[in-house]
Amino acid sequence: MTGIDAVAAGSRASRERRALVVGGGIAGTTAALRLADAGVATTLLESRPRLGGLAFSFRRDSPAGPLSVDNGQHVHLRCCTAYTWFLRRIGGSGLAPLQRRLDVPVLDVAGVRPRLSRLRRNFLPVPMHLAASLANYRHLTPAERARAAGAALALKALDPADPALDDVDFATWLHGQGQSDRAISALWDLVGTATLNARAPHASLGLAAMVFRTGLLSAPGAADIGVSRVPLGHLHDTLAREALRAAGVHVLTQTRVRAVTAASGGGWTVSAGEGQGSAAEHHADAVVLAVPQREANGLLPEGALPAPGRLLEIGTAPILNLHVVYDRRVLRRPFFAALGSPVQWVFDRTGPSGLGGGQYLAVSQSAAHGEIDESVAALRERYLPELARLLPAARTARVVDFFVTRERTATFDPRPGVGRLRPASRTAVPGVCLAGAWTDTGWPATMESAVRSGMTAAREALTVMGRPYDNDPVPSTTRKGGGMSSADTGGTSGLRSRTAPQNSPTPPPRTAVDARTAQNAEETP
Ligand SMILES: Cc1cc2nc3c(=O)[nH]c(=O)nc-3n(C[C@H](O)[C@H](O)[C@H](O)COP(=O)(O)OP(=O)(O)OC[C@H]3O[C@@H](n4cnc5c(N)ncnc54)[C@H](O)[C@@H]3O)c2cc1C
Repeated sequence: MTGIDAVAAGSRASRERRALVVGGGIAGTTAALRLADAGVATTLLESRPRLGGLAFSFRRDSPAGPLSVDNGQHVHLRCCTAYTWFLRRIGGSGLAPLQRRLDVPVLDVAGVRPRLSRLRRNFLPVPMHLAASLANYRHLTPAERARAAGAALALKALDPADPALDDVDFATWLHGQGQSDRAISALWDLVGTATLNARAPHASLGLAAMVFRTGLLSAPGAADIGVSRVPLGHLHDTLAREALRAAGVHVLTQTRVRAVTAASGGGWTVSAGEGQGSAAEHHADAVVLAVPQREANGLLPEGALPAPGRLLEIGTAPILNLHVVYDRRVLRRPFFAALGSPVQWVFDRTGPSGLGGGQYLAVSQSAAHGEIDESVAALRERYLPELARLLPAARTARVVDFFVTRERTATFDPRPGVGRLRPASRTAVPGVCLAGAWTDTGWPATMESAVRSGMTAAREALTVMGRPYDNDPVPSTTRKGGGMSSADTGGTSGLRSRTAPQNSPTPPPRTAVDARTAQNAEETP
């Protein structure tokens, strides 16, 4: 055989390898891109008419005019190296820029007068990058600030992959480190609830350690916030589709997969849609199931997991978003977090939504178990006065539109013990792999976790198919059978909220005098 023949035979062999990816969220899109990039003929099957899964947009005919609405505010951090790779791979990196440096205004309205403080980093090495900010963080007493610094150092010493940490809740550990209830709510929960989608008493210490170590303590810039300037759907559907098409992936939307069975001649048969005929059947050497855990449980072939049904023990947690369009500008900053109010995080959505005039804010409420099923009227009655309390300019502004988006199963529930339930990508049946933010990536349920899971699943599928595999663009953090390296990650998930367009850094710090003279002498974002 000549060299040319060998190359031709090799490429024939690669064309003969076929993979099916079920689920067109970020995990499935990643897996499909990686498989196609490795020369495998890949088909992606998605039940909905669009790609993007839990991170999507829709159009709303608002009284304020047509709006592009994200189902929930999504941000990523500089340390989300896999999601950054994903953005680059789909041609969207310039569309979701990062802050020049972490800067989060935190407004406390519990007292007589509102108090604004900032969580921001400087350019010093870890942990000094946050020391000055913590020292000036007025929402804690000086003693609480000193104890918070001690707890941060203790957290840095933890190994998030240690299974023992998964049995402990974050609040118990924080109390053990001398943290007051006030410190937990004004500091640890401020970040933790948004990233984990659970408050400290309900969050696994292992996941919390992952978030804080990698996001805040791995590198000075790790927690710099990145946000899309365009609707999520433009990234995760439009651009993702273009990238998949260019890579040669065959994308079938509105195609619900019903069953995965072993094919008689080897490989796997995936039955999709309502039909029983051949049109609804697809054959492949490997299948990546990149669907939520409940669907995966229903689709996995028998014997795939040692304890069938265990996936159903992985709970889910809701996120609620309240969308308010005002007839004028009421918030000067791209975003802020609130204390002493039911409001958690508020984001300026005006730019990405395409709103013509006025200002569009999204109030992002994580771990919203108590409110997720409340009526729009009840939520409106509670939150509009709260926004007016937080933002003086909102008191005289007219509300042009108010609506709510509810994601009841936004993330997996990060409660203690969840680490044991999250499965590895590789199953006991060769050729069927799992992906999804809920699989054992070591990360909370985030876009970063989704991308990492997709990369891992593609690698497993390629290994089964005997295909060479390029190094992952980012090192794996899979714990089961892999050993998580915290060094590589640099990162936690995004806050599950959105910052405003970030092509420019957040506004320069205002002086105390600025703050006091602004807007009726109240401290306001
Ligand atoms: C409101 C909200 C806010 C969030 N905020 C953030 C944030 O700020 N930062 C962050 O990093 N993350 C955030 N997240 C989490 C992030 O969106 C998810 O972790 C991530 O998108 C999950 O991607 P995935 O591909 O693993 O799963 P999914 O997005 O659930 O994708 C699974 C796909 O499988 C499809 N599917 C299911 N069953 C079948 C079937 N039988 N056949 C074919 N297809 C099927 C589904 O339609 C879906 O498209 C947020 C999530 C929500 C809901």
